[in-house]
Amino acid sequence: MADCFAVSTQANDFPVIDLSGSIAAVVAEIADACEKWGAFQVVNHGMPLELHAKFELAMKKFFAQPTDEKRKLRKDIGGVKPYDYGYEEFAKNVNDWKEVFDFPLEKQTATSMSYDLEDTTARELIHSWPEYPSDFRYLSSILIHLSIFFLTILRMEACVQYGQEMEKLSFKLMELISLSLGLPRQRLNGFFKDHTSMGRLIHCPPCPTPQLVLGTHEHTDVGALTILSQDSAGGLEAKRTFDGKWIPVKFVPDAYVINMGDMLEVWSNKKYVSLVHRAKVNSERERFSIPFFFNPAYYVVMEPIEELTNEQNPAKYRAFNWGKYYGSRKYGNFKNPEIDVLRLKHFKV
Ligand SMILES: O=C(O)CCC(=O)C(=O)O
Ligand SMILES: [Fe+2]
Repeated sequence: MADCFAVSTQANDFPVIDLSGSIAAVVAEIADACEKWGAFQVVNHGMPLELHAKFELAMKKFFAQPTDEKRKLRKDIGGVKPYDYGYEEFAKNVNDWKEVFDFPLEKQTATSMSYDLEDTTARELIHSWPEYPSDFRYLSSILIHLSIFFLTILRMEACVQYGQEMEKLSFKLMELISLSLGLPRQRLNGFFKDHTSMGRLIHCPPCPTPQLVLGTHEHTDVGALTILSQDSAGGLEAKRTFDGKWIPVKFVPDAYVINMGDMLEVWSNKKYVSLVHRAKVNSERERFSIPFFFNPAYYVVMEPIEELTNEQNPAKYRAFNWGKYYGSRKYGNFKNPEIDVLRLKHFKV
């Protein structure tokens, strides 16, 4: 907890990368940012800004409802309904000053939910959508496609459509990261065939004692990479690898913060290290944040990419299964404090 009071340095060189630049320049900037920070912000990323704005509005309407309404969608951590509305986070024995709504991607149906390494079964996960606001599920913008012979009206689910765009951006980033590691562009794509990604909506109400709590406690993200949108209230902080100082990640309009998760640390054999980060709250205004976690398929065996290891640089992690790693997070929680949540340190060579 003492860390909550650490004063962040004002010097701020957290990288902002313009994805519309030449591939060679972007790849070089990503390599530099990943090695120094394990993170960067992106602008001109191709995500439709109008869709993002509508999605944000639907999120705000959802959180503005009375708590009793939101509680109807209560998640069941450690059960088969791990998504939806809640306060607590997986695998953290501390409370954050926030409420969240988690949603999977539409096509995701099953994942390995057990922390038991012997149990190889996958489970079907249950998830519910709120009835209000109606455009939370269905975007109010109706795309009308008119051809000579027919008229098609498409109503896309807001979270689903947002998820689809996030998926596209995730693959684009994963390819750039692959190139930045000196690998073929699509070298990492196969790990995401049936990916277990999810989106999270975060609301931190104004806090009377912001010096005593955090919106999100210090952690690294478990998956491959995270695409996060924070609002102008800011609050996100990154721990700079080389000196351990907390640096505020400045709000940049229309930008996303990209950070490496534990799985990229493994694949890159620690050339890139997953970003330690946290988020502060403030007494005057509420803050919103939307992370999207791009995760491998539950059956993926995680280990350093062969081409990135050699005699001088042997594998720093031994092989483990992503589904189990992820499952242990979902089960190791307030309800099951005795469960030893799997962490990267358990697989260090
Ligand atoms: O509150 C935030 O903006 C950070 C959220 C985050 O890091 C997470 O949910 O993994
Ligand atoms: Fe995070």
